[in-house]
Amino acid sequence: MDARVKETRSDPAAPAASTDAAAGLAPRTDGAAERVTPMMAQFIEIKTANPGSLLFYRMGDFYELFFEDAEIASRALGIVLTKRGKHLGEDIPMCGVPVERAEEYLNKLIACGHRVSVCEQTENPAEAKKRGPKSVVRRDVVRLVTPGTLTEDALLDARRDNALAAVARVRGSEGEDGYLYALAWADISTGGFRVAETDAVRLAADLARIEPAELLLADAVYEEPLLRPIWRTLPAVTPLPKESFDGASAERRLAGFFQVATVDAFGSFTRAELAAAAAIVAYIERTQLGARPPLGRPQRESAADAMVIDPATRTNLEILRTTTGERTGTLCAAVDRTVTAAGARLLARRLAEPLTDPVRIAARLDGVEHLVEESGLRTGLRERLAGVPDLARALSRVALARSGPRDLAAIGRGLSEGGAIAELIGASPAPAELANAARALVGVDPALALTLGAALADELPLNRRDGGFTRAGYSAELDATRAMRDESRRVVAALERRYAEETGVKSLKIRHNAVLGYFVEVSQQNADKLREPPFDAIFVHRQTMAGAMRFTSTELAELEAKIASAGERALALEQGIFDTLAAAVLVEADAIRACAEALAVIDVAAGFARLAVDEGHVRPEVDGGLDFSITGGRHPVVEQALRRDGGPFVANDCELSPPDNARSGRIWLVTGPNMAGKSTFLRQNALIAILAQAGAFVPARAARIGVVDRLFSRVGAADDLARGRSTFMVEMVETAAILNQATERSLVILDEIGRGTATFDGLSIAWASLENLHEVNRCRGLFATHFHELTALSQRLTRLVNATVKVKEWEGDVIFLHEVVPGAADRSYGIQVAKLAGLPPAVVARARAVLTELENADRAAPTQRILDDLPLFAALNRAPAADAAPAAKADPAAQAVKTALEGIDPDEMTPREALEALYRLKAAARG
Ligand SMILES: Nc1ncnc2c1ncn2[C@@H]1O[C@H](COP(=O)(O)OP(=O)(O)OP(=O)(O)O)[C@@H](O)[C@H]1O
Repeated sequence: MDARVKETRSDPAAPAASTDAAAGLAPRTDGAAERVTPMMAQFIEIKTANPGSLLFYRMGDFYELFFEDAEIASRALGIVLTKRGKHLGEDIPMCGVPVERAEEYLNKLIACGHRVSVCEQTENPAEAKKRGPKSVVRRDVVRLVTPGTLTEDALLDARRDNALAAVARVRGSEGEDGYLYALAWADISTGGFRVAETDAVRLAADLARIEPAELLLADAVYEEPLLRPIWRTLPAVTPLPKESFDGASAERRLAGFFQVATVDAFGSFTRAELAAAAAIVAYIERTQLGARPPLGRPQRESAADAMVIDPATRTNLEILRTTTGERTGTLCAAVDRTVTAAGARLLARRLAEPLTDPVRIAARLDGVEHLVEESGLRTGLRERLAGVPDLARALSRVALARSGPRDLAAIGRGLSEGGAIAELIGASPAPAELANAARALVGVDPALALTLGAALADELPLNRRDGGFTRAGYSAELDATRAMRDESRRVVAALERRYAEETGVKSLKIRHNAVLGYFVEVSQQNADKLREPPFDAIFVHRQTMAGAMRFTSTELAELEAKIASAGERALALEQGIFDTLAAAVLVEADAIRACAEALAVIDVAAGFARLAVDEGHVRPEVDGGLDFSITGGRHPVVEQALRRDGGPFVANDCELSPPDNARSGRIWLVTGPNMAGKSTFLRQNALIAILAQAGAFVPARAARIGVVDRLFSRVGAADDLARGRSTFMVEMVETAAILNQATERSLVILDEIGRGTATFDGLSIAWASLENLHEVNRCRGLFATHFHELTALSQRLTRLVNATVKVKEWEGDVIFLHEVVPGAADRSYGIQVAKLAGLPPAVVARARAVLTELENADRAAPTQRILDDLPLFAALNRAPAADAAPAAKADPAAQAVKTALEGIDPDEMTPREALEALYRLKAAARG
């Protein structure tokens, strides 16, 4: 497979997985080939067939790595690099990891962005010997481990999804301009599989929402210069040859994977969506070597279903991760009261993609409200849920033949707990969200949980190969075989006693090791006795040790054979039992997955309810209007942090609803001193919108929100040196994105835009941006600034409202009240804050003197002049406002567009015709 992992985010010095380790190793056909040992020849053959990954080559109890793989792995894992033999006259570098600790090492390698081919012995040495004394044990790659295809708990974060995503791009058909894009993403550890259309503009936002552990794309898309900056933000990107995204075979591939005749039954997909989904299943087949995870059928998502939150906004609002990449201090951490890993994953997903449909939002809120009111039910559910294992991930391992007895037990326990939870919910009438979940919990054949409970012992080994996991009494045949094995062990003990008595050697012991099997051991002093008549007829000397001598006897050998065969037989019976149980689980795979999802839904609802009770959150009203009215809102993260420090959080109102007779919402211009709480206020309102649309209660006394379609949040930016942009450049790129994309339905939070450049440049940009938001975007917004000159704009912009954060001055110091009130701040109190921060007194005094001088040179004058002289925002001419200036008459292109528009009746068009008309209009506009 021509796949490369691009290590982009973590350590840039970390090597990409070895792509060419096999290059210099290809078996040579000249005389040198004879010098290659048979084992090395096998290694080279397997390595050549699996390029682009490190090869874990199984040798007994170790996975060995050779050549460049060994060098890469020893560096990444901090393990010793040694040598083993020679290849074409050169030492072969080698390092190894013990099999029982392989997961730990795999974890490290995957985290560094490597891929690993796991090559196992597929026969035992005895079988190999049968083929000839020099035969090498057969080996084969059984799995390709990549960041997006993990299933082991040790390799996964229990509380995060692990998505494998693919971006497909297809050329638009005739009449369509340019390319069409689609995304597909699946989590093979839980079975979720979704597809959605996207485009080059929203791709970054979609990927930021999905946060794929690994992204697949075609080589050509990978090389696309405009998109490359997006790939650089992802932990692992795997470019594939374009055939992997071949549209023609996509349907066939999907139908084959899901074992259906046609994919029509899954719903209608675009060509790009099919290509992306097919690339995912093809990659899963390649990496899992044919094993099939319990993937659900692809669910189509519409772009309009979720609030669009671009990557910068996500970072800025610290939804799932803080700006420094941690979980502590995020919105997610502050509102997470879930008690199961699957619940935590669903919570993160819901916060990452808040809904836009008021009906679906209300359904989630109904569930939370029910559990807020029914405290007994809430507590009961949470107690039960706490004991529920991770059903989805256990199921996935069973399907991939990677499971152990504990996975089967987890499924059994999860199902029976699920039944109990369904009963709790069903005891009283419940809203649809919970009632549906309860139904899914009882959708699995109850016999399965009973069988698993009856078959599996209480104490379970990790590995099925160890045996000993079957409960006594489950299989009569197994019980009989085990009894025989255990009886024989008692016979050994009896034989030891008898030999000791007969020989008179009291210290005689019967022991066991892997080389000799069972043997009689006596000290050197007693050894002669056993070598003389009559005992020499019974005991056969096998080994002389430092202080002891070892013997066998016919009787012991016979006993040993009996024990071994009973043991082997018991083990074989248990393997059969395991396979039968696993097969029974897989018959119910779809129902088990639905059950796992239902448990997560209940956990999230109960967690939100608990949060609402603990933190005093209220149910928000979410509808299709344009209101945004928060009474007594709080910042969920800052409030909790302040409480830990013993301080109260000051609640604040925010009213961005359209004023009387206006069709668009308001923008608040928030001024106030440094440290007063402007940023906190701005962010808390964005977070309240996210929580409300995710289906949670919100930290406020009351909240009414007309659904937000896009959320933008920007802070006067930080440097993005990795991408070679200055602070100011980042700020402007992000501001441009907002001004180009925000709609009436959007919520825009701008914090100190324009601070990254000279005062007047910054002020001018902030001024013009604010006018644009008000007149063109007409969105709801919060705009915090230290440019007090901007407050004058409220005289002209009817929906712009000045607000300020109150402070009190006391003996030259400033006291922060954190209260947001109508009006404008007159000063920034920057010097007082600097003093609080410990700037040397001389510097503070000098700053005061300079400030006085500056304030004497009046800065207000130019503002008034601009207001008086500058015509109201020029963009008005383009704005959809009722009083917009007529389009320039002389422009022939405009005329052509106008004519074309007149010929269009939107009510009569299909979406496809509308899109085509749009392209025609674009072409007409270009003249
Ligand atoms: N509503 C509030 N109630 C109590 N404390 C608050 C409140 N809002 C903010 N604070 C406290 O004030 C600190 C400063 O808040 P914030 O960063 O929002 O100020 P700011 O006005 O944006 O400052 P700057 O202009 O310097 O960026 C916060 O860390 C928090 O501890």
